[in-house]
Amino acid sequence: MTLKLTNLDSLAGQLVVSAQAYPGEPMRDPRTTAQVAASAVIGGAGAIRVQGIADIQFTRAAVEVPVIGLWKDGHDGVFITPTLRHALACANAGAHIVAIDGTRRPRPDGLSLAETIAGIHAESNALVMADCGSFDDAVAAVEAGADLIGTTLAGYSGERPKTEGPDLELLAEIAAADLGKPLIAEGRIHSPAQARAAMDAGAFAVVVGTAITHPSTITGWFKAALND
Ligand SMILES: CC(=O)N[C@H](C=O)[C@@H](O)[C@H](O)[C@H](O)COP(=O)(O)O
Repeated sequence: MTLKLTNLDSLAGQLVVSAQAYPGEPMRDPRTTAQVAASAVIGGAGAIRVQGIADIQFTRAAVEVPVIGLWKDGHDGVFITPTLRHALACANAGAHIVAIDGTRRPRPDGLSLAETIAGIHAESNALVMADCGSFDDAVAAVEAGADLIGTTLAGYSGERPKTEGPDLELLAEIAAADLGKPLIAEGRIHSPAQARAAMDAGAFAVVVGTAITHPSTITGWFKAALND
């Protein structure tokens, strides 16, 4: 069993890099994910976030920093590590932290968020990051026992508008409420300035995915600028 990550303080102020390729994409290969993750660590990433059981296993073998693991099943509704079964599979694959859907929506296995988190804590050493979509989600997730709160689903769960960059307003609102758990800024952080702004809004750490690890999207940004 993976050793428990006992001190989250080491993540304070860190850049977490999310390395994910989507179904059918050329980089959808756990070896590639692990190589991208190791490259991000060389650049200073303090933790890595990856999707899929094999990606978690390969990445754990490739980096020394904490690994946040998730399992996406589907692409709408509750799809980020939707059930306790998915979460325990991520933990068993070696994730130090398991990221799960942390919204107040019904879960496919009928368990509550609190029951899901309790099950992960009881049956693994993993900590739980609740991927939230709103302030009310964040409050409920802390009450349900989450170890970390992420703004991952802001703009994707129907409760918040999909802001152009990070949802700084939501971040500031959650930070001001001082819920007692580390607040992770995640979602649409596309530049170093936006990462800084997320920290300044009160985040404990910042996750950047697409802007560092998704070349086809980044290429599209440059291409669009040339075509404007
Ligand atoms: C909503 C959803 O499915 N988010 C996923 C969660 O793991 C990933 O697709 C994102 O890439 C990740 O959250 C990082 O965000 P961004 O790529 O915007 O930096």
